[in-house]
Amino acid sequence: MSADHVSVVSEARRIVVKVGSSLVTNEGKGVDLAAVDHWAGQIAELRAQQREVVLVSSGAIAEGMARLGWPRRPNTVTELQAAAAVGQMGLIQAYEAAFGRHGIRTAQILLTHEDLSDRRRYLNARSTLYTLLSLGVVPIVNENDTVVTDEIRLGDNDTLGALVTNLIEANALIILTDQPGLYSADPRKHPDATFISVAQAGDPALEAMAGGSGSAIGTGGMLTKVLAAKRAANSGGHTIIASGREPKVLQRLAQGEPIGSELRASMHTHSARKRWLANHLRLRGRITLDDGAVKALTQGRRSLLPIGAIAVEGEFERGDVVACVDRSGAECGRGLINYSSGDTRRILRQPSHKIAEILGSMSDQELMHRDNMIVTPRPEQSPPT
Ligand SMILES: Nc1ncnc2c1ncn2[C@@H]1O[C@H](COP(=O)(O)OP(=O)(O)O)[C@@H](O)[C@H]1O
Ligand SMILES: N[C@@H](CCC(=O)OP(=O)(O)O)C(=O)O
Repeated sequence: MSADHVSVVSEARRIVVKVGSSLVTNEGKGVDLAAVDHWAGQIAELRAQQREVVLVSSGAIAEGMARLGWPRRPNTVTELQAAAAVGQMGLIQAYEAAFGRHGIRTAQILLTHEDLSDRRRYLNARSTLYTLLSLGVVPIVNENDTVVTDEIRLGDNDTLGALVTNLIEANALIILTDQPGLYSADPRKHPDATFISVAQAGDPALEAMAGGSGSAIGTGGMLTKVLAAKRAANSGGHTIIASGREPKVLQRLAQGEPIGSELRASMHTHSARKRWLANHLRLRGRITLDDGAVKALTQGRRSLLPIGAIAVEGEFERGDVVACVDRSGAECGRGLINYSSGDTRRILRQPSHKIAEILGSMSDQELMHRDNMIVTPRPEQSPPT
C-alpha cells in the first residue's frame, strides 16, 4: 500500500458494489458460482465490520442466454426480456445459496428508471432498502428488464449502480469489472494505454478516454462507468472501478489498499449542503447533549449517537434540520436528523444496537451523521485563572 494514498473505501459505511455481466457469467458461460461465492464471502466480512452493502448485479440476460442455449445476444427487446426473466432466476438462486452459507439473507430488488424518477416510488424504494439494511439483509438489485420498454430502459447496470448510490446516499460505489480499472484508452485495442489510479469524478477528460461499449457480454463499457462516477458524486459518493478477479478486492479496499481506479467526488456537494445547513433560519427542534457528546461533536467531529442525547424539544420528522445544544442551551451544532422527534425521544441515552429492538427497525446508527451536520463556532474558552 502506498503511504500517501489510502482508499476512500476505508471510511465508507454504506457501500454499493456493482458486478458486471462479463464477471458474473464468466464470459457468458452461465453464472460463475465460484465468483459469486467469493463476493458473498467478501461482503459477509464487510457486514461484520458494520458496513452496509447493496449489491447491484448484472448477468440475468447472459445467464438466460446460457440456459436457453443461445450463443449470441438476441437483438429483439422481447427476446432480451425473455432471457432476463429466465436468467434472473439463476442469478438469485446463486446469490441466495452463496450468502446463505455465510448466514446472510438476501432480497431481490428489481427497479426501473420510472421507479426512481417518481418521488413516491423513489421514497418507497429507499425506505425498503434502508429497512433491509437495518435487518442485516444484503439487497441484490437489477433492472426489471422484463417490464421496461426500449425508450425507458437504463440498459447498463453502471447507471443503476449510481442511481442506487444516490438513492441511499452511499459513501462509495465499487464497480467490479473484467479490467483492473480505467485506462487512458481501451486496453483491448491499445495495449500501451496508461492506468488511471486517481481522478476527479466528472472530469470530462475521463469520458474521452472511456470510449464506447466494451465486451460482447457487457453493455456499458467504461463510458457508462465514468458517467456513473459523475452521477454518484452528486450525492458525495466516491467510485472505484476495479477488477472483480482481484483476490479479496473488497476487503482490501475496505482496509484502505488502493486498488483499481478511484474517481473521487469533490467536496462541493458536501460544502453546498453544509452551507445550506448553516443558512437554515427556522430549526424544527433541538436536542440536548451530554458533555461527552458535545466534545465528540465539536472536537472529534464525530456523528451524534443516541447514547449522548439526553432531551428533545419540538416536533420534527426524519430529514428535518435540528439544533444540538449543550446543557446550558448553547448551540454546538446542527444537522439533518435521522429520526422523528417521537422516535428520538424513545431512543435517548440508548446504545445504537438497541435502536432496532426499541423502534422495530433501524435506518441509521446515528441520530445525526457527521456528513450531514455542521459544528457551530463557539466563543474561545478563556484560560483558567
Ligand atoms: N479506457 C478504458 N479503460 C478500460 N477499459 C475500457 C476502456 N474503454 C473501453 N473499455 C472496455 O470496457 C470493458 C468493460 O466494460 P463491460 O464489458 O461493459 O463490463 P461490465 O460487464 O463489467 O460492465 C473492458 O473490457 C474494456 O474492453
Ligand atoms: N440487467 C441486465 C444487465 C445489463 C448489463 O449487461 O449491464 P453491465 O453489466 O453494466 O454491462 C442483466 O441482468 O443482464
